[in-house]
Amino acid sequence: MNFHWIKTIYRFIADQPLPKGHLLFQRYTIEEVIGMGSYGITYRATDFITGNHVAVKQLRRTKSWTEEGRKSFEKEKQILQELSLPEIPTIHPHTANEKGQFLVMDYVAGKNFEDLIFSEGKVYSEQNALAIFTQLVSIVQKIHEKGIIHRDLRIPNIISSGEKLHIIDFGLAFKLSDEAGGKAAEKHRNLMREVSVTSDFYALGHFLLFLLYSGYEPQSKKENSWEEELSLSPGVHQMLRRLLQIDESFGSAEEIIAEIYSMHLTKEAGKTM
Ligand SMILES: Nc1ncnc2c1ncn2[C@@H]1O[C@H](COP(=O)(O)OP(=O)(O)OP(=O)(O)O)[C@@H](O)[C@H]1O
Repeated sequence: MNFHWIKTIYRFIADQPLPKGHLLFQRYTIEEVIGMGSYGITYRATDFITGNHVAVKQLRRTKSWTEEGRKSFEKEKQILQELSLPEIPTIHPHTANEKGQFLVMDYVAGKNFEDLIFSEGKVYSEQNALAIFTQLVSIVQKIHEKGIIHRDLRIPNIISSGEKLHIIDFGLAFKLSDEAGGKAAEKHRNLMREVSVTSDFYALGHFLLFLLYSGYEPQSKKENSWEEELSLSPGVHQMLRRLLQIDESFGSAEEIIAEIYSMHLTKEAGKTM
């Protein structure tokens, strides 16, 4: 057996998830694994003191041996502590024991937009999409006001629980105070990403496109651009061009909300004419 195989097997054993029923910190009973990412293993567990579900993210043991792994986990913890917003899972104080490093947070019950669109076939009208999008932008505004950029605002990371939205997974998030001026390129988890609020706006543009495409039925096999495929109102079309940085980007989340508001006013004025 060569060295590569020995290493692979060793890693596989080291990164084995905690078994169902394991009692963590004498308080949280592991129920099931809900995600195995490159950095962490996420579980749904029950807090026996409150009876509520919690999400427990464990840093993979193989990652805890690297400084980069430990730092990135620590950063995610700090960011969650600093955010403290109703739309972001609250973090619990327990963080490490002999089994490894953990982030214990409130479990957000609900469905993420990837499942809603692709598994449940949910279709959003432009009006619905815009209402959800506005709610999301106002959460992002609060996050940015606290000097944090999420950098991973993808559909699986946005959870809809009833009427409310929640944002999860701050594994790639960045604190603007860590870098003077806020515009930087950071080597993080082996990716070079520009760090500025506009990277979140770009992701928000894609989020909105996913909602708007939910009702799209292709007329031909040929793929066209979103501008050709979707019939959007001029205001939404223009806003998407700015979010996707085809036209000049928005400077702040507040500006995006103002744009949506002015679109709404124009529409209302159109009705009364
Ligand atoms: N607070 C939470 N409440 C409910 N579900 C959660 C919560 N946090 C994470 N999850 C779910 O756990 C799974 C994995 O979570 P997460 O996105 O944080 O890790 P990942 O991206 O898979 O891993 P990594 O960041 O290490 O690559 C996802 O299915 C996500 O929906």
